[in-house]
Amino acid sequence: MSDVSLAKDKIQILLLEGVHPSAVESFERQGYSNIEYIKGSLDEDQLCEKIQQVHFLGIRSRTQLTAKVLAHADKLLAVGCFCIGTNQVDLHAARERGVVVFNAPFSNTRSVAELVLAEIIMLLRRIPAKNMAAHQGGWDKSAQGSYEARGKVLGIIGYGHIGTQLGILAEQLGMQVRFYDIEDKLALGNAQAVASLPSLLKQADVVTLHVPETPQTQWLIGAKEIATMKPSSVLINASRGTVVDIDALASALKNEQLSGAAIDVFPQEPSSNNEVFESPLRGIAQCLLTPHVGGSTMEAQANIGIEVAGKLVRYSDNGSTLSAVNFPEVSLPTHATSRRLLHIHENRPGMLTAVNQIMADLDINVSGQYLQTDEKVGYVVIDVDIDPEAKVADEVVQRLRDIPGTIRTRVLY
Ligand SMILES: NC(=O)c1ccc[n+]([C@@H]2O[C@H](COP(=O)([O-])OP(=O)(O)OC[C@H]3O[C@@H](n4cnc5c(N)ncnc54)[C@H](O)[C@@H]3O)[C@@H](O)[C@H]2O)c1
Ligand SMILES: O=C(O)[C@H](O)COP(=O)(O)O
Repeated sequence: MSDVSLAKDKIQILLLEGVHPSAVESFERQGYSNIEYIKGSLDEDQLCEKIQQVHFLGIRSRTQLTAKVLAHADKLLAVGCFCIGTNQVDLHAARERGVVVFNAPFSNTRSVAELVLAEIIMLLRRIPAKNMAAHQGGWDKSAQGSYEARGKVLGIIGYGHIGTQLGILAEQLGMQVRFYDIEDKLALGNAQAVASLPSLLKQADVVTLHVPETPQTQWLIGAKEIATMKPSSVLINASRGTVVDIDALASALKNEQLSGAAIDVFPQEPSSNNEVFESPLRGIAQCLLTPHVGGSTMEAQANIGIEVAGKLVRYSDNGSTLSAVNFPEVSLPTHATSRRLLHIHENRPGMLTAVNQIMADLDINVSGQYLQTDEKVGYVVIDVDIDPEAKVADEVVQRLRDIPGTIRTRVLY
């Protein structure tokens, strides 16, 4: 794998899926000018071709960064997911190639919580069905099946950044908040943890999903789980499309086993706004369908642009991997009076000794050293006392590169 120590204008950045222009502005403010901006996503073949020249890649939830794509990414140093989810990236394959992956873990969480809050009220009042009827010339003025949110039980599955915020907002409406999470979580406000998923499903008037896509959350809600929910209850999914069995949900809604649903994410989503959206949920009156826009507000997108571009710039300029999702996290001071060497390697015994032996052999004084490892990868950062104006000797870089198990070496200028 090639080693990179380039001037900023030689560093190629590719931004896909129309990430907010605030990202471009952030890169440019920091001196990065070689930026390609594409509004849509690329398919696997296009990505395999395009990624070969790219040092930093920015994507959102649609771009699938598979092991095959990453195998073509010889120059790639880091990926920024300009969203929360990172399930679209093969994180292990990236790590093994020394590619650091960042995301924006909370910039759009308030937007999702607000949308879900609105959907709770809409569903409990049966507004989707009334809205559809009115558009077709109907006039369904009736209180039948319509309820206030006040006093109802909100069951949150996944009590993380979004689930907790939603819980706080829902309590302001007078809802009783219960949650189920696989981790022990601090209950905020008057929320109460529930010990099992079936128990939460049984007692909730509104069930809302805020879990990541993992093997454990795949098809978490299917026919069996829906059957345990109250017939008057509603289901909301703004997490990932693979969490709910859509066929089972469609049939439950048609059979009035549930009172309604609001779904923002789907097992198959159109790859662009020009593609037709297909789903068994289409046409079901009491089902609110939104095109994966839970986090799509101007505020969230602008903040995500700044946040993720900032993380990529810090990694590029300074080597910091703080808040990386697939990599040992190293937080670093600036290196104004020294040169900085980055060495990414397989985590095996003797690596640090080998690195330090090179410094001793070449009589280079080390002014700072930082090391973090995980079970697979080690990341060592070495600040060396070389005049910041001088070039690091090629011999140092070559010898670091020759250490068996080295994945990548970089010099920061
Ligand atoms: N619709 C959208 O536009 C949109 C926007 C943002 C995030 N999301 C999705 O929402 C998800 C949640 O976001 P977040 O910021 O709250 O994440 P988070 O990581 O802060 O919280 C997720 C919670 O789910 C829990 N969890 C994991 N597996 C579980 C399981 N099997 N059962 C119960 N709980 C489980 C975790 O312990 C954690 O507390 C994201 O992973 C993303 O996929 C969607
Ligand atoms: O993971 C996320 O943050 C959401 O799913 C939003 O993804 P998007 O930026 O592709 O809309």
